[in-house]
Amino acid sequence: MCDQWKEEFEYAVQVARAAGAVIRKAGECEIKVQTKSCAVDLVTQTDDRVEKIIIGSLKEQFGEGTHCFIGEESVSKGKPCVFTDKPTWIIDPVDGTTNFVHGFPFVAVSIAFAVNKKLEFGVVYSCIEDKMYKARKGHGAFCDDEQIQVSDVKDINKSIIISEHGTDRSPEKVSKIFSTMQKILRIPVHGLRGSGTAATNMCLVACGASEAFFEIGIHCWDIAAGVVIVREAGGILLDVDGGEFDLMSRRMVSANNKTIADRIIKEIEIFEVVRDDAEI
Ligand SMILES: Nc1ncnc2c1ncn2[C@@H]1O[C@H](CO)[C@@H](O)[C@H]1OP(=O)(O)O
Ligand SMILES: [Mg+2]
Repeated sequence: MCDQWKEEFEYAVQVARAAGAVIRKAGECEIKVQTKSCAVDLVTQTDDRVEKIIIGSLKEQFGEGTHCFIGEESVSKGKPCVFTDKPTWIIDPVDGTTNFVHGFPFVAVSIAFAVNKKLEFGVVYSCIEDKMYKARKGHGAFCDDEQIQVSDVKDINKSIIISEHGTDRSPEKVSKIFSTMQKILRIPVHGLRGSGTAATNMCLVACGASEAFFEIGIHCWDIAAGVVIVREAGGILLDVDGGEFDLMSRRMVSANNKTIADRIIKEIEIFEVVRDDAEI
């Protein structure tokens, strides 16, 4: 029982590594950029191609009938984002597409697996840095086979906090995001950071480089794998209002401990987003 999903986990690590190699190679050639929901929501042929490679390999290995798939590009093409009790793979083929387009060297492949809506494992391959982060429920979190754990800092004044500003540039949202960032800076914290990929940001919390990462607007595929990695590294997940974390809500605070999370949550100005599993 304790080795349940081990085979799926090890296969996911292999698939993520192979997908990362495709992304690295594609980054050496000319990248054709298109837009999705707005002028700054970028997508490339590589996002699409890598998602097809990942889902194709997983279907071939584990069968199409029993496993479900939620992939960023499939959903953006209209596939419903339904999270059921069935074994479900949650995939972001290229997390940090804007970074990829610009050659900004943080791009990750994110693959998570859930059963009965509970996340069982997560794999984040930061493919330009060539760092493989992985965690399986109850088995600890690892970066390149070395066990990782969150920072033990409890004093917010000694923390580095990560957030991102997302792709929605409506004045109301931008001002709430930056007002939150100003308030956090003024606590004061040691610094505010953002790598441009939510998956990598979560791994930075998991390995103790940052105390917390929060964001409103991220999608389930950006963070699902990172959630398991943060939890297995000893960290916690909460909603931005301090309530229970909900993978489909597009709201998340990940932190090394509750003291840091609660302090950040005090400053977050919440704005409305449409849930990932909302019926369209
Ligand atoms: N509307 C949105 N708001 C906030 N973050 C988003 C977003 N859409 C995607 N992201 C993700 O958040 C991080 C940057 O803010 C990236 O991980 C990016 O994923 P992507 O590169 O796969 O689109
Ligand atoms: Mg993403």
